[in-house]
Amino acid sequence: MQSHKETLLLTPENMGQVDRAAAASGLSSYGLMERAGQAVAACALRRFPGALRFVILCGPGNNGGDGYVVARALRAAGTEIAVHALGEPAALRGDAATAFAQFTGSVAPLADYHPRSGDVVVDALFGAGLGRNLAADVIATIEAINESAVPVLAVDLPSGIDGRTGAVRGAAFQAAATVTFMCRKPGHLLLPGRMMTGDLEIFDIGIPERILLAQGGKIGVNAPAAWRHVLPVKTGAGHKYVRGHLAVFSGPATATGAGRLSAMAGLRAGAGLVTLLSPTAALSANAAHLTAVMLKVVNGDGDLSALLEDVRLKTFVLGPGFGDGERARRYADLIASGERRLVLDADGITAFRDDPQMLFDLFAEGEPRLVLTPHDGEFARLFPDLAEDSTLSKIERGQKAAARSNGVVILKGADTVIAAPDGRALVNENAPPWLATAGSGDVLAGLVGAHLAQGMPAFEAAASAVWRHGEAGRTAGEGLTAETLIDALGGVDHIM
Ligand SMILES: NC(=O)C1=CN([C@@H]2O[C@H](COP(=O)(O)OP(=O)(O)OC[C@H]3O[C@@H](n4cnc5c(N)ncnc54)[C@H](OP(=O)(O)O)[C@@H]3O)[C@@H](O)[C@H]2O)[C@@H](O)CC1
Ligand SMILES: Nc1ncnc2c1ncn2[C@@H]1O[C@H](COP(=O)(O)OP(=O)(O)O)[C@@H](O)[C@H]1O
Ligand SMILES: [K+]
Repeated sequence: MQSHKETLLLTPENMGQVDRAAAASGLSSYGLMERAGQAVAACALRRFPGALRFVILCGPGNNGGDGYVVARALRAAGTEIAVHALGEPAALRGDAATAFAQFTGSVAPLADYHPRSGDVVVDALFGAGLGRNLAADVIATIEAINESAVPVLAVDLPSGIDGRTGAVRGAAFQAAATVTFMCRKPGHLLLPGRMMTGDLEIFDIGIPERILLAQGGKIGVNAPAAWRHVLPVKTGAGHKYVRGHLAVFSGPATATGAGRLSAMAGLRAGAGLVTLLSPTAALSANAAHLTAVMLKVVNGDGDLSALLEDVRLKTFVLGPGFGDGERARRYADLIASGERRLVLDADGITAFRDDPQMLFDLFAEGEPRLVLTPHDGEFARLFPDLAEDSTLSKIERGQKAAARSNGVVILKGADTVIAAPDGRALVNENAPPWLATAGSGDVLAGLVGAHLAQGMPAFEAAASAVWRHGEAGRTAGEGLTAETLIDALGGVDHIM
């Protein structure tokens, strides 16, 4: 995965390692805190020129230390300030103690702060070090401020958001804006953290990129830089078989729409040929709606086995509208033993709910050839233990599921995570809320299939499909349908 600090995500644990590596390389850790605090103060002045008073809430660790630097800088800028601390400032240690000593102003207890009109709160209670749920008195303060009209500028993360998971630890500030340092953290992208962060500013406090990359690199933001290098090259000499042949299974006569959406999306997304594999009973319904997508009758294992003799047919989408779990399991088995690649979606995923291991065994060997596209409900059918484990972040759930299945997992939602068996994971951020509409998931399955059919490795095929799906959703605009989403696919290619 190609990473740089714009798309890198560092967990609080990684950030701690970065801290230590920066100190070991001779960087002054107090210097980093000073620059962090100065950046937040500058942001406060720029964003809230009309503030009557800045109220800096300082916690017991280095996030609080940043807060004392902010307070000193805002006072030096001539603004009115008030500082309220959680715990005894005398108990501060290390750089935070230094920042407090340099501040030299008066500090009141956190509980004494009552929001008043004209205030802007600078939240420096907790950042990367929040390790457990907040106490009741802190929760009460946060809730009172959230309920007031006082805007909050958060330092690093809105206090209460777990930087590793994005979870709310009891309560969290609803920030108008957040200033973080060097690169983003999972909690800024994963829900609900993303909703609490407000506008995010990333400030470079001077930690060399090589140190950041050395501690991170496996997880990032889903952006073209992560997969652009393996996008299929479009050449004038391209033959349609060079662009791959994608096969999509149709559902029964009563449920043909979903498979057709996948097939049409696959063609629009650049597969050279797309064939819809339809039972005889659904043939006329499918034929009535298709032109460029080809149709072939597949009524059972015999038909599929015969089809698999065509070595050019390497990629399949199974699941949208499929219905029949027993048949889905047999088809997946035939595709797996034929060394083909499979996008397993919707009913195809549900087909393995009673024996997920059967699916994982089919694709256990070699490079990942399986792409799973579950939403949360489908995920829980294949990975019930991971779904229930509330200590895991969505990224970690995806990573563990990918490792267990030797497949690429697209765990869908507003914060879709794409994960590979080797631990790489990307968090998607470009999906507009109106993408959650009937048939949108079918379109995504077809997109992934098209990218696989064109020869992209499974992880990059999946990640680029999710990104393209999001961009097309934005292009199609509010009120999109699965059909307008497909039409919009072509319009986003030039920016990939
Ligand atoms: N990384 C970098 O390069 C740079 C990082 N910088 C800044 O450092 C911040 C990270 O600092 P940090 O590690 O000291 O953590 P922080 O968020 O202040 O909290 C730790 C304190 O909170 C306490 N505590 C935890 N949970 C609690 C709870 N529920 N309720 C009550 N207490 C709780 C915990 O206590 P303990 O668990 O030890 O008992 C400890 O005292 C980071 O976010 C950024 O702002 C910048 O200066 C620039 C350079
Ligand atoms: N709140 C949201 N914001 C943005 N995208 C979303 C949201 N909720 C769902 N999505 C996306 O919409 C698609 C819905 O897929 P799925 O749940 O399979 O729906 P369907 O069954 O209608 O095809 C997925 O790509 C998912 O990531
Ligand atoms: K904070």
